[in-house]
Amino acid sequence: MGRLLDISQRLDHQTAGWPGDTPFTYSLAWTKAESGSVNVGKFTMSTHIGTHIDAPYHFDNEGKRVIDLDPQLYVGVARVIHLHDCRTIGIGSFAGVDLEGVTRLLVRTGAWPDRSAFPKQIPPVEPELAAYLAAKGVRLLGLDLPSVDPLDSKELLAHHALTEHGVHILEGIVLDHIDAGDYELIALPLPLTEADGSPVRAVLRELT
Ligand SMILES: Nc1ccccc1C(=O)C[C@H](N)C(=O)O
Ligand SMILES: [Zn+2]
Ligand SMILES: [Zn+2]
Repeated sequence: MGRLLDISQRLDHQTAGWPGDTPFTYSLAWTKAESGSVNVGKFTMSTHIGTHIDAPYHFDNEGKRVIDLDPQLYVGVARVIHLHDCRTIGIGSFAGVDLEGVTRLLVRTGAWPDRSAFPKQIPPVEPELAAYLAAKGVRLLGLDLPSVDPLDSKELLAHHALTEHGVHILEGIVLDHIDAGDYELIALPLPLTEADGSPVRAVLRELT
């Protein structure tokens, strides 16, 4: 068994969330002194902070909730590729990149270098990429960015296009320390019945 490499953001009060959205907070609902036996915590957070998956319900009232998503999508062989200095993530970005047989594609852009602050700008996914990836067999796209669309987008064209083509979305992974290549990805959502998204603990296992 290969080593496990953590590609998750830590969740604490410093985690940079979407401006205006619910930040991550953790506190004790009961201290050990109060309960006489145990510390019992509670946390509040947006479903879209840190390393997380989007369910289609996030941007489509009729869309699937987290519980409806196939766990198999989030466990299995994934290919990490590096795109440097990209303005957008489009079909052209993958010229010369072999995506044949790739089900899970993780893209390292390096475009969110200071994760203690929410980025001002990110390279968005071009909606046309969705059909291209789907034709290659890609079913999960993961990015080291907080969104697949421009940060000020209201239409969320890339979210919709990816979903229409059966490509699921993993956001906010950390790939700074990950070489290009194939790994086993494990990034399971929580069994949230109603939710529009879920935090995940995303790890890569080295394939030996
Ligand atoms: N939390 C938000 C608050 C306002 C507007 C958008 C968001 C998002 O979460 C969008 C992003 N594409 C996301 O899926 O994480
Ligand atoms: Zn999200
Ligand atoms: Zn999203």
